[in-house]
Amino acid sequence: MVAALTVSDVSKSYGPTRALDRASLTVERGTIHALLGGNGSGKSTLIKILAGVVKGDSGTVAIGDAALEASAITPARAAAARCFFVHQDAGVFPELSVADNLHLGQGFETTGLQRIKWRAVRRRTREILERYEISAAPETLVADLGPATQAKLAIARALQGTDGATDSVLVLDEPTAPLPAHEVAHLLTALRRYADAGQSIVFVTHRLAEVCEIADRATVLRNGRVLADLERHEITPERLTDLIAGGPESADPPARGAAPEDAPPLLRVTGLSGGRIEDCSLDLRGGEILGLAGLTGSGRTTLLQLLFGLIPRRSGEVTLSGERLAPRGPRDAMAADLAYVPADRKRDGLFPGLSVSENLAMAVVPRYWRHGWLRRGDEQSDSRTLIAEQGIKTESERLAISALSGGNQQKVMLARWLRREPKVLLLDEPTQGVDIGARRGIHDLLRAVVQPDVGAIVASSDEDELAAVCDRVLVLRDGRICAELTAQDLTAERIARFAHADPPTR
Ligand SMILES: Nc1ncnc2c1ncn2[C@@H]1O[C@H](COP(=O)(O)OP(=O)(O)OP(=O)(O)O)[C@@H](O)[C@H]1O
Repeated sequence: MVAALTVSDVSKSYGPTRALDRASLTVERGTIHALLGGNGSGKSTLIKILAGVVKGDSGTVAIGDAALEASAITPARAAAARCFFVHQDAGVFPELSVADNLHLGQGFETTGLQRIKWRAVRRRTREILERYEISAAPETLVADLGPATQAKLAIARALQGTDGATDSVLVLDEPTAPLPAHEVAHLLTALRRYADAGQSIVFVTHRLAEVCEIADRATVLRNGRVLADLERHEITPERLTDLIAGGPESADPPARGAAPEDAPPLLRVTGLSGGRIEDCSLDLRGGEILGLAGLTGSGRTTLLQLLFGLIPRRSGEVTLSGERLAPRGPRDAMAADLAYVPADRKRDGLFPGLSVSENLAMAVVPRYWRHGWLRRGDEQSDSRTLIAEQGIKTESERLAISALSGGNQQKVMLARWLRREPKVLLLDEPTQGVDIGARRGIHDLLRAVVQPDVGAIVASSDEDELAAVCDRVLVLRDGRICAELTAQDLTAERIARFAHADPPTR
C-alpha cells in the first residue's frame, strides 16, 4: 500500500471546545476515503487544517513525500504538496464558459504581446475535459451544464495543474449535498473512475448510502476523535448509522399526517406567476406537509420566495385562511404568520456576527424588550432551553453563530422560526448538511409542529426526504407543476422519474 495522505495525532481546540483530539487517518493512493461524523464532530476542522486555513495545535500531516506540521500548513504549502479542495457549492462561475472557468484558476497562456493564445487555451481545455470525462465544449456556458457536470468541472479545475498525474490528494467537502439523486449517481460514477485511474480522494458526506456505494475506507469522527476506521467490507448502512447516530435508524417511516381530505385549505394559491414560476395553483391543508420536488432550476425555491414576498408576483392570488395574502416583502409575510427557512443559511438566514442566542431571538425580538430595556437574561435562558431541546451542539449560547458547525447552524435557524409559531412554514432544503441523527430529529419536529391550523411546504432536492416526511408532493418542471403524488404513489423513485420528464407508466 502507498499512503497518499497520513494525518497523525492532529489536535485543535477553539477555547474550551476540543474540535479535534489526536485524530489520525491514512488515505491510500487511488482510493476513495470517506470522512464521516455527526454535526460538530470535527470534519470541517480537519479539512480546514489540511487546506491551511486553520492552524492545528499539534500533530503532523504527510501528503505524498511532503511532511508538514499541522500548525504550519498554509494554502500555498498545501497546494505545493498537491492537496486540492472542492467545496460543496463548487464555486464555478455559471455566466462564464467552461474554458474561462478552467483558466481563471490557472491564468491564460499569452503571447509576448500579452495577448491570450485562444487556440492553445481551447486545446488545453479540450484535453482537460476529455481527461475528466466532461461532455461539454470549451465555449459551453457553465450555466447550461447539469449540476454534477459543474461539480466535475470544479474538480477538473482543482486538479488541472497535476496534468493527469495521480500523486495528488483531492478533498471533496459534501460534493453531492446540492445534487438530486440522478446527478449524484453521475458524479459518483465519475469519482469511481478517477480513483480507479489512481486519484486519491477524501470524501466528506452525510449521505450514508453514497458511502456504502463508493468508499473503499471510512473514518468516523465523534467529538473530534476517531471513533472507527472501517474497511470496505465493514461499511454497511447499519454500522454507519450506529456509529454516527448512536443507534439504528427506526425501521418505521414516520407516519404521514392525518390531514383530512375535505379540510378547507389553509393556504390557497391560484394561477401564481413570478420569476420562473408560471401559473401555479395549489392548496395546503392544515396539518399537512406538502413537498416540492424538481430538478435544480425547476422553480422550487422561487415558489417559496414568491409566497414569502421575496420575489414580486406577475399575477395570481393567494389566500391564507380565506384572507387575501399579498406580501410586499418578508415583513408583511411574517406579520401574516408565514416563516421561511432558506437553503443558503450563510447568505440568507443567519447573522454571522451575532451569538447563537441573538440569532435564536432574532425572530421574536420584541418579546425581550420591556420599558426600553433588553432582558438579556431571559433571552439567554430561553436560548439554553431551545439549545437543549433541539440538540444544538455549542459550548455556550453566547458563542458566535459562525463558530458552530454547518449542521448546527441549520438547527438554530429552524428553531428560530419555530419560535414564532407560524401558520405556514416554508422550508428550503431543511436537512442539507445535517447529520442523520439530526435529520431524523428535524423530520420528527416537522411532524410535531404541523397541527390542524399549521401547515408546511418543504422544497428539497432529496427525493428520499420528500417521500419520508411529506403527505403529498408536487413535482415542478420548468416553473410549472407537472405532477402530484400522494399515498402509495409517493415514493422517491416516482418523484425522481416525474422530475426528469420521464413519467412512469402505470
Ligand atoms: N471558529 C470556531 N470557533 C469556535 N468553535 C468552533 C469554530 N469552528 C468550529 N468550532 C467547533 O468545533 C467543533 C467541530 O466543528 P466542525 O465544523 O469541524 O464540525 P463538522 O464535523 O464539520 O460538522 P458539520 O457536519 O455540522 O459541518 C464544533 O463543536 C464547532 O462548534
